[in-house]
Amino acid sequence: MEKQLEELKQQLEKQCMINQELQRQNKDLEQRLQEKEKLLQELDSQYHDLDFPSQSGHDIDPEVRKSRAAVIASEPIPETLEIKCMRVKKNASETNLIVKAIQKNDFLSRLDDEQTAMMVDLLAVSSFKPGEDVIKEGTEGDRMYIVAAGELVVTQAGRNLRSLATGDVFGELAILYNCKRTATVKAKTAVRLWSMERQTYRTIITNKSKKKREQLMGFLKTSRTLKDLNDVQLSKIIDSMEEVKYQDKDVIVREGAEANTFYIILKGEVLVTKNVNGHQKQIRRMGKGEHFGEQALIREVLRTATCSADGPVTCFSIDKEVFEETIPIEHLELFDDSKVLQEAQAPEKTNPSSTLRFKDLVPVQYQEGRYQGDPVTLGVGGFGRVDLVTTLNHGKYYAMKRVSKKHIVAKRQEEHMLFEKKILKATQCDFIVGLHASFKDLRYIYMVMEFCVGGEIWTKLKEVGRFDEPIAVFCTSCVVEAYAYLHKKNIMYRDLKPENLMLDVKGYVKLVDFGFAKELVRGEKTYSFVGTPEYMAPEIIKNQGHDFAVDFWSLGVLIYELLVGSPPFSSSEPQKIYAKILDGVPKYPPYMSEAAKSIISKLCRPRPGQRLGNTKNGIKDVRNHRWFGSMNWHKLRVGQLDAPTVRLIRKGPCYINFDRFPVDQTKAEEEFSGWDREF
Ligand SMILES: Nc1ncnc2c1ncn2[C@@H]1O[C@H](COP(=O)(O)OP(=O)(O)OP(=O)(O)O)[C@@H](O)[C@H]1O
Ligand SMILES: Nc1nc2c(ncn2[C@@H]2O[C@@H]3COP(=O)(O)O[C@H]3[C@H]2O)c(=O)[nH]1
Ligand SMILES: Nc1nc2c(ncn2[C@@H]2O[C@@H]3COP(=O)(O)O[C@H]3[C@H]2O)c(=O)[nH]1
Repeated sequence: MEKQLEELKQQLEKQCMINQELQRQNKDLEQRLQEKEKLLQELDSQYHDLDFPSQSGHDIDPEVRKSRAAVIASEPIPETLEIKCMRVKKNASETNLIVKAIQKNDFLSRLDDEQTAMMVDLLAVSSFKPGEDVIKEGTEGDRMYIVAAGELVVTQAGRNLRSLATGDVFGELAILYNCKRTATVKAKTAVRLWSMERQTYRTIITNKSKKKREQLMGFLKTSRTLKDLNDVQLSKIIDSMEEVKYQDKDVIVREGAEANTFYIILKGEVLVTKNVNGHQKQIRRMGKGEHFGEQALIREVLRTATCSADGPVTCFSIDKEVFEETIPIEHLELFDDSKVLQEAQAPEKTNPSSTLRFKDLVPVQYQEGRYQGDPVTLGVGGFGRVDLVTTLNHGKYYAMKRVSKKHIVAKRQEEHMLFEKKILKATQCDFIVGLHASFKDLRYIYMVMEFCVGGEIWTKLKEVGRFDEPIAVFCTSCVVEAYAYLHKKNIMYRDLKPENLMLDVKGYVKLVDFGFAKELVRGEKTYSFVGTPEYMAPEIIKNQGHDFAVDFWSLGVLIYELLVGSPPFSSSEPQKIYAKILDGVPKYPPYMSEAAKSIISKLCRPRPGQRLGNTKNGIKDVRNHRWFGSMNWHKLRVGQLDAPTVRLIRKGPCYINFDRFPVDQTKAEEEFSGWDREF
C-alpha cells in the first residue's frame, strides 16, 4: 500500500514537472506569437498602401456590423412652448449644485453660459421611492437627470455598474435625440431628481437661437456700412461672428490704434471717448444693438475714438480679414458655379425608369460559400436592406433598396423617405447614385438604383487601414463635385461618411443614401438634429440652426478619416464624441502632410461662416486648396481621369466587393396609412 502510494506520489510529481514544462513552452509560444503579430503589424503599417488582402467579402451578421448609424431627433419644434412640468425656483445652493454638476459633465460643460443658465432655470423636480426605476435599459430616452438628493444604482443586463449620488448627471444624451437607454438606473434610497425633457430643451434652445439671429439681423440692418448687403450676405456675416465678453473698464477699441474689428453690442453699455487736449472727453454712450468700429471694415484707418466697457459687456465681433473672406467688399455678389456645373452635368443620362418593371427584377444569388443559393444582399442600413437584382431579359444589375413602410412610420421618417426619392429622381450627376425606378406594395417601398459594383469606401478603408494621399484626394474630389451639384440645387446632404460612399466600376466615388438630405432657402437655417455623431458639425449639436456649411465640416472629418483610418472626434460614447467636437481641435498624426492638416483645419472651423467652402468664393476655395495639388477638375467631371481607387476593387463575382449577409427571414407588417401616396 505504502509502495503504491509512493509510486503515485512520484507519478504526480512527474506530471507536475511535465505540466510546468508545458506551461513554459506555452508561454514561449505565446510570446513568439505576440512578437510575430507585432512584426506583422509593423510591416502592415509600412506597406498598408501597397498590400491588399486577397480574401473575398466577409460573412456578416447585420447585428454586429460596426458601421456607424445616423441619428435624428424627429419631433417637430413648436413655435412656443407650454412647459408641462413643474417649473421650480431654485435657491442659491440648489443652483450651485446644478451648475457644478453641469460643469463636471463632459458634454454639458461645453454648452455656452446662456444654455447653462437656461437649463438651471428649466430643470423640473421629481421624486422616486427606493426600488423604483428611473430609467429602464432598452427603452427610448426623453429626458436627462441630475441627482438632487439620494442614491441610485446603475445596472446593465442585471450587472451592477456603479452608484450615483448628489450632483451626478445621467441620461444626458436623451436631450439631443431619442436614443436607446444603455443601462437601468434604479433608486436605492428615496431620491429627488432635477430633470429636463428633450422637447423642452430643444424647443427653448431652438427658439432662442432663432430669435437671436433675427435680433442680430435687425442690428446689422441698422448699419449704414452694411446697408447694401442682402439677407443672405448678412446671415453669412452672423455665421462668422464670435461672441466676446468684456469686464467693466476694459478698453475694447483704443483711439489711434490699428483698426481691424467690427463690433455689435449684445449686452451692456460702451462708453465712447476722445482725446481732447490731453483729456479723455466722453462723446456718447452706446447700448444693446448699437455697433462700432465699422470704419475698419472698409478703409485703412486708425481708430478715431476709444470705446470701453461700462460694466460687463458682451459683443458680437468680426475681424476685417474674416469679413473680407465672407463677403467680397468690392462687388457684393455671391459666388456663381453655374458654368462649372453645366460642364459637370454633361453628358446627360437617359432615365430608363419607364422600361423597368418590378416583375422583371429577379434576385441575384451567391454562387459559392456559406450562403450559396441565397439572394445577395449588398448592405443593411438603419432603415432598409439593399439587395442585388437583375433583369430577366437584358441581364443588367441593379441595387434595390427595400424599406419597411411600418418602420418608416414608427420612426417618423415619411417625409425623409419621400424627399430621398424626390432628390434621387431629380438628380443627374455622375457623383451621385442614379435612381432607375421606384415601386411600393403593402409592406415595403423599393428604390431601384444603379449598382455600384466596387463596394463601400468604408469597407475598403477598414481593409487597408488608411488611404494614401492620392486615393484620399480622389475620393474627396468626387464628393466636392457631388456637393457642388447638390448645393447649386439648394440641397444639403447632411450624412457624409465613408459608409455612404460607393465605388463604381471605374473607381469613381458616388454618394448614396439621401435619407437626411434637405432643401433649404439660401440665408435660412434649419434646426433638426440629424447626422452621424462623428460627422456632426458643432452648430447641430448646439441646436443653433444649421445650413449648407455642415457639409463642409463633414468634408473635413472625411478627409481626416480617409487619411488616418478613424475620425478626428471619436469615442465609444456619443456624448464624448459631442464634447470633443465642441472642443474642436483634432489631433493630427505625425505622418499627415501640412497640406492635409491645413485643409482639415479650414473645413473644421467651429464658426460656420469661416469654414472653407462657405466663405465668399464658395466651393471654388475648396477646389483651389493646395491639398488637391494638380487635380484636373475638368477631367474628373467628364470621367477622363484614371481613378487610383481601381486597385482597391477586387475582381470576381459581382458581389465580391461586398460583405455577405444572411437571408432576411422576417417579413414587414402591412401598412395602410397612405403616407406613400406620392412615392
Ligand atoms: N447603389 C448601390 N450599389 C451597391 N450597394 C449599395 C447601393 N446603395 C446602397 N448600397 C449598400 O447598402 C448599404 C445600405 O444602404 P443605405 O445607406 O442607402 O441604407 P439605409 O438603410 O438608408 O442606411 P442608413 O442607416 O445609413 O440610413 C450601403 O451602405 C451599401 O453597402
Ligand atoms: N451604460 C452606462 N450607463 C451609465 C454608467 N454610469 C452611469 N450611467 C448612466 O446610466 C444611464 C442610462 O441611460 P442612458 O443610456 O441614457 O445614459 C446612461 C448614463 O448616463 C455606465 O457605466 N454605463
Ligand atoms: N470718431 C467717433 N467715433 C464714434 C463716435 N460715436 C461712436 N463712435 C465709434 O467709435 C469707434 C472707434 O473706432 P473706429 O474709428 O473704427 O469707429 C468708431 C465708431 O464706430 C463719434 O462720435 N466719433
